Amino acid sequence: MNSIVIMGVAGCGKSSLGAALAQADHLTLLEGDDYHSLASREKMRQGIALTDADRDGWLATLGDALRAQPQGLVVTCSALKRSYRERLRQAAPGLRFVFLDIDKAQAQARVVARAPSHFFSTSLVDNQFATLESPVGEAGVLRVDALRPLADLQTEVSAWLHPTTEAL
Ligand SMILES: Nc1ncnc2c1ncn2[C@@H]1O[C@H](COP(=O)(O)OP(=O)(O)OP(=O)(O)O)[C@@H](O)[C@H]1O
Ligand SMILES: O=C(O)[C@H](O)[C@@H](O)[C@H](O)[C@H](O)CO
Repeated sequence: MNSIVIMGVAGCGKSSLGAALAQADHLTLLEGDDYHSLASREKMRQGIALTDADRDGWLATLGDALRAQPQGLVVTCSALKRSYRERLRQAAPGLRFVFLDIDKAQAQARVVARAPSHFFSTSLVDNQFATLESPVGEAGVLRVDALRPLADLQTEVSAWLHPTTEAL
């Protein structure tokens, strides 16, 4: 299969769905947050939003990882702007994206709830939504409702990735 990116704002559930999908479909998971520079992680910890320049090297690294694994990966990556997604598509033609769509209040609630154990500052949720350019309408994008139970989301995405003959 081609690689897939699980995308969306902080707290939408990228890590949770990425892990569930990788386990169910026996795929290798690449957790995008692990590839931010220390400086970028520190900025986010301090409530300073990342810029295009901050994300530049990060996207290059994720692109290299995609190129190195043509057999396919599950990547979690916010991929908030269309230009970021285009860079990843250049690295992996046919790349698909699952967009975990969530509203600001719900994302905020999730980020606040996990704040004690996570580097991401709760003050940055507004900026995530201000930065997000919806991928709906772009090729190879599945939008899902981030509020649905994780098991349902995994089933839906697995079915999208591996359509059965009957479903075609
Ligand atoms: N489908 C879901 N239903 C209910 N809660 C969920 C669901 N998916 C994730 N969560 C919870 O929401 C919080 C954020 O989830 P997760 O860390 O997977 O999001 P994320 O998009 O990877 O976040 P970030 O990129 O900001 O680290 C966690 O506490 C997680 O348990
Ligand atoms: O592009 C970005 O601003 C980042 O990737 C963020 O989205 C976070 O790293 C993530 O969601 C942390 O929780």
